[in-house]
Amino acid sequence: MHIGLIGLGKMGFSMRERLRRNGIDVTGFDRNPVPSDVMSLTELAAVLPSPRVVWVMVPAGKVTSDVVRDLVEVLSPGDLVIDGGNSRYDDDLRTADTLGKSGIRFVDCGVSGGIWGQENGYALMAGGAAEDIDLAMPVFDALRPRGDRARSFVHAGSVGAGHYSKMIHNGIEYGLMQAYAEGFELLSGKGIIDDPPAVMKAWQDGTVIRSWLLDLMVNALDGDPELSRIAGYAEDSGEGRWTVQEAVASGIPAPAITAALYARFASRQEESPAMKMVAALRQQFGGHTVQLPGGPQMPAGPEPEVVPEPEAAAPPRLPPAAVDESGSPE
Ligand SMILES: O=C(O)[C@H](O)[C@@H](O)[C@H](O)[C@H](O)COP(=O)(O)O
Repeated sequence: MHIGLIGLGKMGFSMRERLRRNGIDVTGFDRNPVPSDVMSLTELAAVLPSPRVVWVMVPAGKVTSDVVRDLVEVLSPGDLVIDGGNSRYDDDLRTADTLGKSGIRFVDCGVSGGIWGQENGYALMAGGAAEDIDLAMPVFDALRPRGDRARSFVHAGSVGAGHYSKMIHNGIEYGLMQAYAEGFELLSGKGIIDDPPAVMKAWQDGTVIRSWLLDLMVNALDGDPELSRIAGYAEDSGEGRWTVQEAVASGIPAPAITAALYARFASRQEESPAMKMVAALRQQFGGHTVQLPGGPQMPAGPEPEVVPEPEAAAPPRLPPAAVDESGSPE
């Protein structure tokens, strides 16, 4: 099988390597001519056999929609485009519509595995029509880890289902990472633990919480046990936010994922305007001490102004309670 691959960045480049190693002929195109095999989309379309299969691996949003728009110009009815980037699932419906108007087929595919995928294989979550999934199956099989297909590939549903699955996968990723990270801080914050990284290392086999993320934590702590070379600042690429937005839209409680997302936002603030206000309000109502920015404690705020109690008003006169024959009020 011979396919086109658009986008030869960190992910696309290593996917091309894995595909070639597993018997798929790949012609790659990137805006950067250095890793490209051809110099234009027209050239790419010219070398691919019919029906053409083109895997798009570029950043979600405008870059993806620009590539799709350009592909409409060079592809033919019956060709298949696969979006393997991290697109939002509702963008897939628009992409399918744009391509469908020219008779071009579309599959969306969430890809997980990061920079380790080239060696370990990528887990794939695809959405689209069954015949389009079948056409691309040799590509999916070359990308995923060897072994039982059902453990690393799913045809999750119609167009959009692949990226919806990947979005929820990433929401879970946020929650898991946050839980491990908080556990590490708690282990490190108590003098009773001699070697917190050693505790995490000992959780790798046999425990209920063993996982690949835990293995990666142990890797990160090897040689930098206090993570002293990394700032406590974490970006997000969108899928965690989309997961939380979906939770709100569906009325499904997702407190762990939401808290993990907010922890990333907080990580980017050197000073928290909201917490400054909390401290100011404590000082206002309780005369509690506050801290100077980055400095020592300030004494309690000014004595609160004493507001005299208003004179108690006379209670309103009420009519006498009606009394029934038993003598009890009604
Ligand atoms: O499954 C994966 O391989 C990862 O999820 C991958 O897709 C990527 O590392 C995330 O997109 C990072 O997402 P954030 O930037 O939102 O943390």
